[in-house]
Amino acid sequence: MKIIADENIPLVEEFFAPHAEIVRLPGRNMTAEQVRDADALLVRSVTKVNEALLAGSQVKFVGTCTIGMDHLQQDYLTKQNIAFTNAPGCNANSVVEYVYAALCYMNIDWRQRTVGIIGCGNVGGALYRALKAQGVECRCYDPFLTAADNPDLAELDDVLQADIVSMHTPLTTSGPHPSRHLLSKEQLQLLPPGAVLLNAGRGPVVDNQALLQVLRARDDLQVVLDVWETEPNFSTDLLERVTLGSPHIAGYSFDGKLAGTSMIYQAFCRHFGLSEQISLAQVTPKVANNTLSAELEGDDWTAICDLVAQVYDIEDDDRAMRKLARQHLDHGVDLGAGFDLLRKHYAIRREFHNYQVAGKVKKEPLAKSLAALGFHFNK
Ligand SMILES: NC(=O)c1ccc[n+]([C@@H]2O[C@H](COP(=O)([O-])OP(=O)(O)OC[C@H]3O[C@@H](n4cnc5c(N)ncnc54)[C@H](O)[C@@H]3O)[C@@H](O)[C@H]2O)c1
Ligand SMILES: O=C(O)[C@H](O)[C@H](O)COP(=O)(O)O
Repeated sequence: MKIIADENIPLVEEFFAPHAEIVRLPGRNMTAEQVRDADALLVRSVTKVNEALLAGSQVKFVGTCTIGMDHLQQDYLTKQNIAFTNAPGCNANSVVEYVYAALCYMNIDWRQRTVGIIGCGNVGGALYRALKAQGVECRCYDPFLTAADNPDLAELDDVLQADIVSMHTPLTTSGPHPSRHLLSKEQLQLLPPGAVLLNAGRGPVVDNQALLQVLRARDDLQVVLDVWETEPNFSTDLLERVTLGSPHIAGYSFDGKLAGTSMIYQAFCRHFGLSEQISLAQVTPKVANNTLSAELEGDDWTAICDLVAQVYDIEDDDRAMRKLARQHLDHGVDLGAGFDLLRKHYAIRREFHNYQVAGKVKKEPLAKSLAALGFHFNK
């Protein structure tokens, strides 16, 4: 059996080599010629898996080691009887941790604010539950859910009135509620003074031209963008006006990436009737020096954000984006290629649940927040 796999999927050899010959390729430029004689295709979000890529090939299984599936031409795959699967929820924790890191960076204590969540599935739902566990008032917009799924559902316009709005929908262009440009100029203008908007879903869900216009006209908003409408290219003007910008890495925890590979491996084994030879636990390295210390007796907020910053310093990601934008503007460096390189060489980031907080946490509100964020600690 032959597998073609994106070169940026970790541990493909460890998982799949017992079952198949593996050829690694850059995902963004995969061609029909390269995949023609493959039985299975393992991709990330940068490969458009469509008729142009697959017509005439013998591919029978497509696995994307990502949550998002907007890069798969699903109707074509179904028509051709090509099995396909994603890795639902694999990096949901990572995205939630990105949101916390961004709020800490902006000095925003989410426990004192209302939070609007747009798209309440694996990622938005995890954020919602963690915030509710800390007593935060949430409003959620998700037209595919009912009050039985989520008692805090509200209309989009009401959700946009929250102090913090976090976007977690897939990118869709058809169906009853397409999400492309869900936030256009009209909706963006509804954000109240001092609001914070985060998009770590897909770039085109927020109309980036409209956002730029709104940010040119208003200086009372803080925006965090991990995803951009024209990736791998992005508007340097927009980057200049957002508070934090990053190269689509919210889901790039090492744990999330490994979980993605492992979930696709399991689906691959099921599809081809193979028995699994290796498990996620076997290949997940322990974090060396995983004890974190913070001033636990003082202000809760400082303690939480100290711990978050020790694990994930989001400012590094923002700095790298701004450096790339400067190199582009001053020296003509290719933005798209630079964006892809930042992602390819992303540092290893582990999720909060790998860390133990030193000392005893005696204060109840702090304990609640640390538990909600996933840290281990002694009471
Ligand atoms: N930035 C990143 O690194 C990163 C990482 C992971 C996922 N993502 C993106 O986030 C998206 C969401 O991930 P997930 O795991 O929560 O997916 P999910 O499928 O579990 O949940 C998505 C939710 O969005 C809702 N939804 C769909 N269309 C909507 C609309 N028009 N308005 C409001 N809600 C809508 C769905 O009903 C569902 O509940 C993914 O599809 C992916 O594109 C980005
Ligand atoms: O959909 C997802 O899972 C995320 O957006 C994922 O982190 C994308 O990463 P990529 O496939 O582009 O490397």
